[in-house]
Amino acid sequence: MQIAKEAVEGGIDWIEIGTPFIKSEGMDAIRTLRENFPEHTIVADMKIADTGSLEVEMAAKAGADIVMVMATADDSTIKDALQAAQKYGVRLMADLISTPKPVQRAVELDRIGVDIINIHMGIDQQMTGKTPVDLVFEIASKIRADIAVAGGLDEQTAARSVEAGADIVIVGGNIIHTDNVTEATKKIRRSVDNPQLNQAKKLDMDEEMRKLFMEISTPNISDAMHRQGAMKNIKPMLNDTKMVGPAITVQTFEGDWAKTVEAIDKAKEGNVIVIYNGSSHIAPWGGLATLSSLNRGIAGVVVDGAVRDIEEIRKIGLPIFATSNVPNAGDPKGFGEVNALINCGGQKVKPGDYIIGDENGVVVVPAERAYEIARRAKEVQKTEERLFDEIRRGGTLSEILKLKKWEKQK
Ligand SMILES: O=C([C@H](O)CO)[C@H](O)[C@H](O)COP(=O)(O)O
Repeated sequence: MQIAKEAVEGGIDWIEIGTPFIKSEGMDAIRTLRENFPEHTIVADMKIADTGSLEVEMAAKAGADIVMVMATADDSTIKDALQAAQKYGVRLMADLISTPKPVQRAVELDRIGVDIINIHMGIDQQMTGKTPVDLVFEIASKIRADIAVAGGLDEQTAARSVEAGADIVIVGGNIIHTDNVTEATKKIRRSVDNPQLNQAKKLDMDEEMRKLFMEISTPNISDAMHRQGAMKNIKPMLNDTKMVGPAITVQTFEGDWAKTVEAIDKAKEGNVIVIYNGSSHIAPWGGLATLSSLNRGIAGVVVDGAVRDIEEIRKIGLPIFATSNVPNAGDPKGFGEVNALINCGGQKVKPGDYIIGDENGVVVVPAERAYEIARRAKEVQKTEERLFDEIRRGGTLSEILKLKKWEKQK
């Protein structure tokens, strides 16, 4: 309710009641919003898959103006839902989420008489880099129904959708997961009203992922990975430190620093050198190796083992993480390997995996899931920002989370 009020102040036209909200609170979610926002169009994202007529009737009677059916539902469900929509004076919107042939299905639904086609990439799909925007232009030129678009839209993608032919722009996370909902809404509103003013350069997936990892914390990443990925007993050697980059790995043995130093020359700019050494008493890394790494543009170093020369490391300022610091140096014996699969802080690390370190510690994100995890961790961070805002306004954490209600029932 609070978020809806703030979004109305920011200039939204319609209020969509999302599927998780409807599943949690049932038709009362629609009734309550109808009562509190009598002038606003209410969209009930029922995601109807069957019993089209009954579910449209339920939502319409509770106060919805627009009811959402799955585009993948059988034609018999869609047609029945449409008849109920006409009977109860509401509009039917079909959601193309996960439709195998979205363009073809949009044309079919348009012919059946659905009022609005929603070109939608679901939240899980967005995390893998999928966006609904490219489909808008293609579908807009083929159908007469109104076109809605949804799926991770922000100022830029909302503007691009409008320019591509969208009539309705649905924005969730980039409004509701912000610490200033009114301001976030105003920004989207401005960009929908003046799409030509929002033509910022689109980052490629690698640039976007790096930017996200720089913005989020290792706790955000750990939450997004369901507590997988955090290295054990690895501590930052500097305060206020942040490290992000793909791994170059080094397997070496107690105090042998030959391969660790050779890795500096083999590393590419932006790499994080991740070392398994296995001794907490003899250091395979110190001040000279740190300066040499800084000069090569290396993003940081993680050692499952000891490091030394902490004062020099502090002066140089390169992020270094290790299990301990000691005075003893090892010797360059030459055992081990660069770019092997290693175990560091109890986590498997292969070359190219993303390594993120900050004052909380270090996490490893498998290369093949790095983009997805960066996106999911950003969502974790946004949700926390909203919670911080609600606590600042005076709520307690357990009240805001409705902790009692959501404890596991026996
Ligand atoms: O429909 C939605 C989702 O399936 C949950 O019901 C969202 O409202 C829609 O995706 C918009 O939210 P964002 O993708 O976070 O912008």
